[in-house]
Amino acid sequence: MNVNPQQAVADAAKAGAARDLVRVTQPHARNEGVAFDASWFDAVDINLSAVERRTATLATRRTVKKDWQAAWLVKAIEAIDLTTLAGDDTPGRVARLCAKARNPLRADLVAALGLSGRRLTTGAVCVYPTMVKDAVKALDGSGVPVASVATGFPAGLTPMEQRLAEIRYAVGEGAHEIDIVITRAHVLTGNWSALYDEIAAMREACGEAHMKAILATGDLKTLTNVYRASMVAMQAGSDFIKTSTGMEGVNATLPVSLVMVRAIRDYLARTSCKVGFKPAGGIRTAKDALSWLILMREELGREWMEPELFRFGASGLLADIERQLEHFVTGRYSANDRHGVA
Ligand SMILES: O=C[C@H](O)COP(=O)(O)O
Repeated sequence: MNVNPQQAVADAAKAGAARDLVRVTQPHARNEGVAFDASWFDAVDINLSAVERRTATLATRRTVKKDWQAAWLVKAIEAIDLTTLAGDDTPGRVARLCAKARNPLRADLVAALGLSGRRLTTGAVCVYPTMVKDAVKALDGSGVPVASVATGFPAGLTPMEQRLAEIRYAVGEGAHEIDIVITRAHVLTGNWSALYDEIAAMREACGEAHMKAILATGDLKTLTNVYRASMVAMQAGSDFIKTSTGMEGVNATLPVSLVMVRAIRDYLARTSCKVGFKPAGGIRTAKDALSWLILMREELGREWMEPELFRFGASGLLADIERQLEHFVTGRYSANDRHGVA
């Protein structure tokens, strides 16, 4: 059977796929945190093989068919924190990244997907603190927030006063979101109250800027540690919990993500507070993006597919999504270098 891809998109929209393009998130309160309480996680012991079994079947339990895939990939674009965190970042590179964040898909693809006139941007741009001002300027009027890493990213091994000062600097430069890193040693030595105090102090330094806590899960040794660190980060007031810096030996994985979203679910049950999730590091393909979106939909529900509660931290994902959408529209793949910056 010959399928006209553009017609398929239009048909899918009529058939209801467009529902997946409609934002459903209601504005929700920030996570104010709660008092430290180790009893929320002390008894938790994560069964690695059960987690691996669950994540191995994720993509087979729910398949996202062609027309819907396009809609879901558009959702994925809206969730990307388009990132550059390199030692050779320049204002020019940041400006190019911001231009891509404003218009993440080529105009012909936007038109073919029936999305002309609809606001389509990435979730945010994520940069180092000294690049925040350039990003804020380049994104002026776009509504795309600027996220800054801080607190001695990626290792977090600088004195606490400097880490807090770095947050205040980035906020002062105009950052709307701050991605902090935790002291892994607090987790590895089981010093949960020290971890809580550190994150709570960072949350205070963020002021109105939303805070994402990077747990650097690849450094934390066990999934039980990942669960416990997630719960402490939420108790201390993190608005998002995030897997990785992108610099650890192992970055975002589905098993780690499952444990973190279950912690978010447990925190929600105890506090009625919705905390966001950001897998980051090594997420490069449209297929990966779909797997994570399925995880969010299955474990936390539709609202956690929106940028208010879900982001991908990724420097290279957008290029593959654009390529797959081009294939969807034209039936052909383009060379990767046609999708430059992202
Ligand atoms: O927070 C974002 C990560 O650093 C991005 O990692 P990536 O370059 O592997 O996509």
